[in-house]
Amino acid sequence: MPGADVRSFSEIVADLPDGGAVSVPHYDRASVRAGIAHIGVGNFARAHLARYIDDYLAAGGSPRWGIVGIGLRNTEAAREKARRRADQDYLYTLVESSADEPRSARIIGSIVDYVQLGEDAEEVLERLAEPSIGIVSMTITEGGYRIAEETGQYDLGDAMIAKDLADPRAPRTVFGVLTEAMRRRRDRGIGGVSVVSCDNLRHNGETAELALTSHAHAVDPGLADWIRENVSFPNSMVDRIVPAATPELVDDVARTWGLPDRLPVLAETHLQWVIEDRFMAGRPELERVGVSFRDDVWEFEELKSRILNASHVMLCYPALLLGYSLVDEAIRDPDLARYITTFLARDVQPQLAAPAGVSVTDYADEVLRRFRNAAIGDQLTRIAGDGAAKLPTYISPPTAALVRQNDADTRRIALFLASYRKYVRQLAAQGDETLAAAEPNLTPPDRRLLLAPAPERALASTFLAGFGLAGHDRFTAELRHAAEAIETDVRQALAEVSA
Ligand SMILES: NC(=O)c1ccc[n+]([C@@H]2O[C@H](COP(=O)([O-])OP(=O)(O)OC[C@H]3O[C@@H](n4cnc5c(N)ncnc54)[C@H](O)[C@@H]3O)[C@@H](O)[C@H]2O)c1
Ligand SMILES: O=P(O)(O)OC[C@@H](O)[C@@H](O)[C@H](O)[C@H](O)CO
Repeated sequence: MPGADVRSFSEIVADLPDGGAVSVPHYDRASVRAGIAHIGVGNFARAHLARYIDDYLAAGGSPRWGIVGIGLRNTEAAREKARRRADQDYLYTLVESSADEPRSARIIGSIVDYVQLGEDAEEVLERLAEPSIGIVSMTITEGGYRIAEETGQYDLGDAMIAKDLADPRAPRTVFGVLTEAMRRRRDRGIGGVSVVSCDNLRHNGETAELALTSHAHAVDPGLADWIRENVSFPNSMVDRIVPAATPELVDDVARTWGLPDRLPVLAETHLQWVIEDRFMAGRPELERVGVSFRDDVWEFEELKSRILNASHVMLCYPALLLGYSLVDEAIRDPDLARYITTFLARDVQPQLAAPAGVSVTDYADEVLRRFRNAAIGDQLTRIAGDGAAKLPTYISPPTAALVRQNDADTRRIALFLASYRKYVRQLAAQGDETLAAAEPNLTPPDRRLLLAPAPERALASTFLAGFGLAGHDRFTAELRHAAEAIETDVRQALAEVSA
């Protein structure tokens, strides 16, 4: 096409004017070296960790704390994404949008390299074993930790893990790869790292530690001991709503800012990271850019998980059944809004102790205001996906606490479970591939229980073990009633439990 821009993305970024509509990295990117290896460079990591490090570098922070991305998914889509990242010299546009301010665009430069698992894991393993790597962070989703809900233990019987254990020098799974990387570090006298989980798990650091030391112990008990002594696992609470990036965002960034970015990402303006200060091999001084280093991370995790994530999950299934596709549209629906505010007021807030200086009510109001942010178009299917992995984290604790009180009102939990079950049944009706893509961690036995005609069979699913509801007579009756009610009229069913 005559006049088409033949410059590379990084050349286009380099030509952007200082003080223009798009802000660009204000640091010498060529001098930045990777000190952080991040496994699972999805939308969230690109809008959260990479944004903080970009701010840190711009604030004059040490160039030794750049990021190398690590991709362990060996699919054609992942390899294509890796090629695009390299084509753009790992730069991309982050668009930040709130409900009431003009949106802004900035180029993030803190990711300086990317290594993708290929035929073997050698390049990834050598990268993780480099002495310059002091932090291995990860966003690998809740299911990536492979903790079995019934036992609370790392699932050594999982087929992929068993394969890694049979050939530990050629691993493919997260904790198999980390085990072999730590073996190389130990054997070469390099020293440990800090493993920083940025996933929405309770005690995410401890969970990562359980997974890694269990895997390592199965390979070599001495290595597990070395990891306990040389690797730290700070717990952290991370918060920023980051929708799945869409082709429309690519068009929008091209149209609005003239940037031919094939990998932009969109996020709300809210940004938070609270983390324990337990780092084994140094850390960037992220307090300079707003990260809180505290000992009471657990209370922040509880607050966020029980209010934000639990409301998200409680909302998404009935909202999808009502035909909504976006969170902001769903939360503006008066019937859904009443059901969520009733859930928060009756089922969550009475059981929740807030961190010092935080009001639970104000926090909940703020979360619902964030849900109403139409500028980010957050997808209900994003929230709904992989329910079998996230229900245990988000809904088990409030449910178990309610069940412990004999006279507690569990009708909203029953409606929620009935909605989740119906959603899974609808996906199953669309075919195995659709269900497997949406529910990658739903095992065949649990799937059979969810698809069984009697709704209460679902309560025997392994991933609902923490609910403590199997064989609970009153809840069984409530679940049967809710399952029938949503077949007739979802709105009426919502009204019944929100009165
Ligand atoms: N998106 C958000 O709003 C948000 C906010 C806070 C925390 N988080 C956390 O971040 C996680 C990822 O969210 P996202 O929005 O980036 O999703 P995403 O789908 O954009 O990215 C997920 C990344 O994890 C990788 N991954 C998934 N399972 C893996 C596995 N088993 N082994 C190795 N890599 C694996 C994928 O390849 C991908 O790079 C969430 O599950 C959550 O725990 C997300
Ligand atoms: O990321 P998930 O899939 O665990 O949960 C879905 C959302 O609740 C979550 O991504 C929130 O948007 C996020 O936790 C906000 O910080």
